[in-house]
Amino acid sequence: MTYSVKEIFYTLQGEGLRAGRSAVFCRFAGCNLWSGREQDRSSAICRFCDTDFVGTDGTLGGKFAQAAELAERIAAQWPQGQGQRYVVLTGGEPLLQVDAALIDALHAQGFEVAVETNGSIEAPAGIDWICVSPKAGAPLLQTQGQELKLVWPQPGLDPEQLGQLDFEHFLLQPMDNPAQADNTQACIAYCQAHPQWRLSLQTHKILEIR
Ligand SMILES: C[S@@+](CC[C@H](N)C(=O)[O-])C[C@H]1O[C@@H](n2cnc3c(N)ncnc32)[C@H](O)[C@@H]1O
Ligand SMILES: Nc1nc2[nH]cc(C(=O)O)c2c(=O)[nH]1
Ligand code: SF4
Ligand SMILES: [Mg+2]
Repeated sequence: MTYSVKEIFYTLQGEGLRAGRSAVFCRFAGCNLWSGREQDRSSAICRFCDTDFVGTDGTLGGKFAQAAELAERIAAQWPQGQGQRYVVLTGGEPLLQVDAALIDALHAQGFEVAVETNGSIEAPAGIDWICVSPKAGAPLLQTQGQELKLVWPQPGLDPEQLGQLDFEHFLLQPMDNPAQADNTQACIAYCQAHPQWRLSLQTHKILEIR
């Protein structure tokens, strides 16, 4: 398996239950719900994406022929001599590429492995923290995990129904678009009326870090 990686960077997890935790992000190129080209956005299944995942031209991006080679590049970003190694595999849609060989190689480097996925592809075994962010109009096949993080409001997706699924934590994340201020107020109101749900802010954007 050759892995196509847009970028690798060390930062703080900005979103979700583990916001604030140091992590290496590995962003895979490509997605099954949008080509990533602006001219295709209005006809894509997922139309609100905030991310450039096209190509392999970002920081430390490239093609990696072997899982061990990619895991070594990720491990090289961790501060020397420090534990609590944590990697977040994202994209694009990481589950188009993440396989057992890569998960094993990252575990061998001492990492806890998290994934950010749209849930339309079932996750391989062995991932330590699965964050599913469902997308209206796409199938939801990964219905179990640690966190379900719903970008909201999203016409066609109902938190009442998603709240029945087998996740440990349920979060609403305001959609970042021109209506973000209203979206945030709607998320706050929903969480307060339904305490099963908590608010997830994209804190890296507020902090102006990656
Ligand atoms: C760029 S996606 C990559 C991972 C995967 N494809 C997914 O959608 O979960 C990373 C996270 O950003 C969220 N996201 C993307 N665009 C967003 C936006 N405009 N506002 C808020 N969250 C957004 C996604 O829902 C997902 O939780
Ligand atoms: N700091 C930071 N946190 C994040 N959490 C999820 C991200 C993503 O794009 O998947 C992301 C990201 O791009 N940066
Ligand atoms: S599924 Fe994820 S990566 Fe793909 S277009 Fe939507 S938000 Fe972006
Ligand atoms: Mg992001």
